[in-house]
Amino acid sequence: MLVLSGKGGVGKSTVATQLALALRQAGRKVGILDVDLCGPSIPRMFRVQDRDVHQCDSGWVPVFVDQEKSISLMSIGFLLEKPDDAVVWRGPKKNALIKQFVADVAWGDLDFLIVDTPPGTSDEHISTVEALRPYKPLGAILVTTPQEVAVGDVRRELTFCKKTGLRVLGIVENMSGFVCPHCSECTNVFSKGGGEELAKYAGVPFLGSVPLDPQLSQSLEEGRDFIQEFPKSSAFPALVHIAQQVLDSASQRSS
Ligand SMILES: Nc1ncnc2c1ncn2[C@@H]1O[C@H](COP(=O)(O)OP(=O)(O)OP(=O)(O)O)[C@@H](O)[C@H]1O
Ligand code: SF4
Repeated sequence: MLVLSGKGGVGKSTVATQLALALRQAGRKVGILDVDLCGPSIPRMFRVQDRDVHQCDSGWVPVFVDQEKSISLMSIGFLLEKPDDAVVWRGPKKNALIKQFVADVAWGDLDFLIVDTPPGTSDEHISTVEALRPYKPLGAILVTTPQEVAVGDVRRELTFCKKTGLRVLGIVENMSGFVCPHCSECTNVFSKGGGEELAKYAGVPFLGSVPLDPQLSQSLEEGRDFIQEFPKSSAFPALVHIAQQVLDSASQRSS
């Protein structure tokens, strides 16, 4: 399953990490492949940026987030000397690495592989879809913020999915309002509803609105398990609902 967005910074990696945590809580084994080669953020969000990957007979061993090995990660961030080193590569080199990431990582027996992509539709996206094709990916989740400009960029992602034959699992509207922790009043910091309108217009499912939630950003900053630790916070129900819809799509496909 791919997580895509037209614009940077709308919360793709956030949705990818929280989806992994919610699927783990539902008893699933999840891998996250970070193909954002120029700005990998997954290792940092799990606070494992200092770990190294090593080779075994069946390829690279991913980094496990927990002792139970229920969330495994692969990212270029683990291969760089310093986590903040920049990757300045041309398309063919990026494509080769993505192919290796899909085929040469000892992922083991996963229920879901979530792929966190860079923004837009670049070489990385095409290589990822090509490399995953033999594994018949479940589809793509498109993340947007409510503003018109971000929603507009998602239209290009929809076209990309159509052209590459990737099923759209649905659209997530992130940073959709701020729920006051004191009086629970929701303030629409940006506009609201753009993601839902686009989903209706495009005839794809709307997976939900995730509000701006300081406990969520703090958990990401500190590498904590938001889904386990903050079930009463404002973003929790939306994130769990998104994971449930992914589980439903997977079980519909296998039945
Ligand atoms: N719903 C939310 N509530 C609070 N903070 C959020 C929320 N969604 C994302 N953030 C914060 O916004 C920042 C950007 O999110 P994130 O890195 O997930 O975006 P991205 O689309 O993956 O960015 P990039 O294009 O750089 O890959 C992060 O610091 C994250 O903690
Ligand atoms: S939303 Fe309610 S509690 Fe929060 S700052 Fe405004 S008035 Fe105060």
